[in-house]
Amino acid sequence: MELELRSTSAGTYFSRHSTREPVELSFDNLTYSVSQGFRKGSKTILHNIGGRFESGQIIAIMGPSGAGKSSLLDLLSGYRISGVAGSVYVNDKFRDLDGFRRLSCYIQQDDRLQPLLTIDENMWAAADLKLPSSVTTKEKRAIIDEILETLKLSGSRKTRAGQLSGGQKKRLSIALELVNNPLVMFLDEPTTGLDSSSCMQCVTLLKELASQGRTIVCTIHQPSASLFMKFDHVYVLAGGRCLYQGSSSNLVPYLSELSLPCPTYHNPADYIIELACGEHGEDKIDKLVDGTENGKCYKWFTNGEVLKYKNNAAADVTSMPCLPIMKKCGGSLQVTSQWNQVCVLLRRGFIKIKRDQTLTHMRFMVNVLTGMMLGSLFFQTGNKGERVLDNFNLLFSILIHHTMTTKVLTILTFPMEMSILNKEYFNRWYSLKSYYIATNILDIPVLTICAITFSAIIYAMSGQPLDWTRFSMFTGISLLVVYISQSFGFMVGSIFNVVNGTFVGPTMLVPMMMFSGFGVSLRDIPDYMKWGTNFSYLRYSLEGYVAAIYGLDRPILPCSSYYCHYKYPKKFMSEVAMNGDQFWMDVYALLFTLFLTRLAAYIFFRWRIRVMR
Ligand SMILES: Nc1ncnc2c1ncn2[C@@H]1O[C@H](COP(=O)(O)OP(=O)(O)OP(=O)(O)O)[C@@H](O)[C@H]1O
Repeated sequence: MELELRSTSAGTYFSRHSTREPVELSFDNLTYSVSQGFRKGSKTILHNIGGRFESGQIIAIMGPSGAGKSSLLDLLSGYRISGVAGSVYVNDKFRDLDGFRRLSCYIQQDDRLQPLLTIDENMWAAADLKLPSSVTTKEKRAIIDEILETLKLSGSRKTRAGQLSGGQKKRLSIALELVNNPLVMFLDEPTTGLDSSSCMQCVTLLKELASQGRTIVCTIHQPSASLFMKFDHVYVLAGGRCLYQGSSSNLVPYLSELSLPCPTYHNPADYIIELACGEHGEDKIDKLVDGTENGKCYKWFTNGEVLKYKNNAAADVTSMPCLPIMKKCGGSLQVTSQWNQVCVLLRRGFIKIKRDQTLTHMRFMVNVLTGMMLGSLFFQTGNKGERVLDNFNLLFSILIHHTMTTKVLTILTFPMEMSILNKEYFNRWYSLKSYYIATNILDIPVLTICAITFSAIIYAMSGQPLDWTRFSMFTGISLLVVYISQSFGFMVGSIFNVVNGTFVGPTMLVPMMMFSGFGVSLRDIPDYMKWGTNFSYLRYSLEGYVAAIYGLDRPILPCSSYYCHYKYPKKFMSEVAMNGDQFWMDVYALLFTLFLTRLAAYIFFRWRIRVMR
């Protein structure tokens, strides 16, 4: 571990400093374009900008709304990689993205925290995922204590993240990323939503972190004069072009040199934003862009003369050897093993399930109540020869219940996790594979308990044959249906947002129902459409249910009417073209569907994460 823990008579204080080489970030001819849609061409957001961010400094990227601040941060952090042209250098060498990601972190504007976990639990999850296994529990505790102390969060350690104030959430977001001591920190609007005192506290803290050798780059809208002067370096953007880059104290002389003097008693930060908005004329923007050579001029840096020399030297970067930190390290981007990542994610997930009692209880109660309602409606239909068709309807209703409750819930909850996942994955907490494995495992206990409870209630109330073998077959099929429905939920949730997903999910069910053998029997489906039955998991599930209830040579059913058309179970099965002997074939088909859908969901999930970048 490249960190040092020190203690003084004044107590423990934030003193983790790195022995690694500080990072200077520079970029040249950076252009960023996005596609506007099919046949609509592309839009250029950043236009050939250059710049240089020194280590040990806190740097503000400023500009009016829509100037391209967040886009520039996305590019420099490596979060966005498509549509990008130009070069980014780290210590004057071409940036190797994987190497750079190992040194940096990106804290997005919205606080993507686990709301049900306390500060302490959030910090422990981060420490267990981001620190190598060689760091002992005692060392991790010391690191967490030190960070929380420094960020003034120690007093709220047991408070859940969802109940923290805006400022505390912001500090917790920073604290989580400080765990592995990054050399470069990117923060998108860390002061948005904070009052002026919290803004000042936040920027002072970042300045302190920068003074320890880190490079801290953040976007900011329109700082007050005092806040503005806290920044060591300022980079002003307008319409994707650079209007100024240099020290905050040099902004006023720069404006004077361009004959655009900042009025007396005017906040220079406000004045440059007014100029950037074109309030003093559009021609002034071009003048400012020329004045700073669109970010290629280093004259207004505190150490401008030194940099002039460096800038010339950097022209021949390609011939230089890579620095050790920039070499491709290969292997995993995460520092802990996949096993550890899955264990930590499972631990965190189980705490969330335990805390989210409303949802867990609601899921259980929905199964109990629906089971009792359906059971009352179809009371003792299972052992009556005259109500075989009603019983068949009941079996189909059970399938729809399992499918809808599981699929819709997954479609609603899975996309909500995506933004947190995106942040944590980008900051190398865990791999996508670990996350997917943990997510798959996490819901199994609740799903299984709910499905078994529902099956027991409905089976007993609807008077199905009291035979353990049949009940096990019935419950087995129910479990496979809920697991498959969850996979479909993952697939839809990976691709679509909540609104589109809640439309697409149930709509996808229609063809499955069409080919299930319910309504139109498997025999009566036209030949040219029979292929569809091979793809409907509802068909295999319904066949499995019919086999469990009417297969295994079930004897003639009691008949209390004058005539019971289906009192012979075999006759009923032949009528609906379902054969009781093929139960295991149905189980294999469902297992195969489960495997395929889980795999497809994983592929879609990876694709979605890539596309988001
Ligand atoms: N994927 C995209 N498709 C189309 N336009 C985009 C896309 N991403 C960004 N833009 C546009 O690029 C411009 C710059 O966006 P960006 O978010 O970088 O601005 P910003 O300076 O951070 O703004 P704000 O301060 O309001 O957050 C905006 O006009 C935005 O609409």
